[in-house]
Amino acid sequence: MNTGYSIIPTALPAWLTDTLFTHQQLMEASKFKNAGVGRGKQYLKNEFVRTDAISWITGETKAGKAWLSWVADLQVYLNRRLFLGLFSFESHFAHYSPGDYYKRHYDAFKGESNRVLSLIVYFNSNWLASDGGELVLYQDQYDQTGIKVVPLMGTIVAFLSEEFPHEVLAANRDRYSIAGWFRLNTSMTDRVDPPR
Ligand SMILES: O=C(O)CCC(=O)C(=O)O
Ligand SMILES: [Fe+2]
Repeated sequence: MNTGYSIIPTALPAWLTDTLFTHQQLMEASKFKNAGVGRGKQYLKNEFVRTDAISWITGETKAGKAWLSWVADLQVYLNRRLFLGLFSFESHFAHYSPGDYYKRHYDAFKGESNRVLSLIVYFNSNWLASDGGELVLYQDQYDQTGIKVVPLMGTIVAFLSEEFPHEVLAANRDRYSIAGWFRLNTSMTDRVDPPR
């Protein structure tokens, strides 16, 4: 990752991809049922910036545990190989309904947050170019072209949170993912976390 980012198709182990995908689908189905009307998910307040619905992963479920355990191994590996000093991790499932988006943003601002590395995985089969919904990763604040990432099942994207502005383009179909962030030790900074 000497470029500061990494995009790896079908990189998440298949069993873990299956476990997480199934879990997210069951969660969506049960929420839909319980909510009756509406999508019954946690909404983010700033609809101007993002419109997806999220659910934080706590590790209370089997799928959540499996994910956090895989991430913990990755964290050890990244710290050994890249000396990133990653200390903790937070993540959520995200569901972008057709038309949902997340406008261009940074996951962290220099000196204002302890989020260092963003990690995203996708759970969408047979994604077509016409489905839209790409992640666009920009090289820096001036880049207007970016690199488009198709949110295909098992693809992993990682990038330095303070370095790469990015956005999620609106899709024509449901788009499922997990987004997470490795953090530095909080005791090293008393800054307020970025808004969720
Ligand atoms: O789902 C994606 O491709 C990116 C999501 C994102 O940028 C975020 O949740 O901060
Ligand atoms: Fe982001």
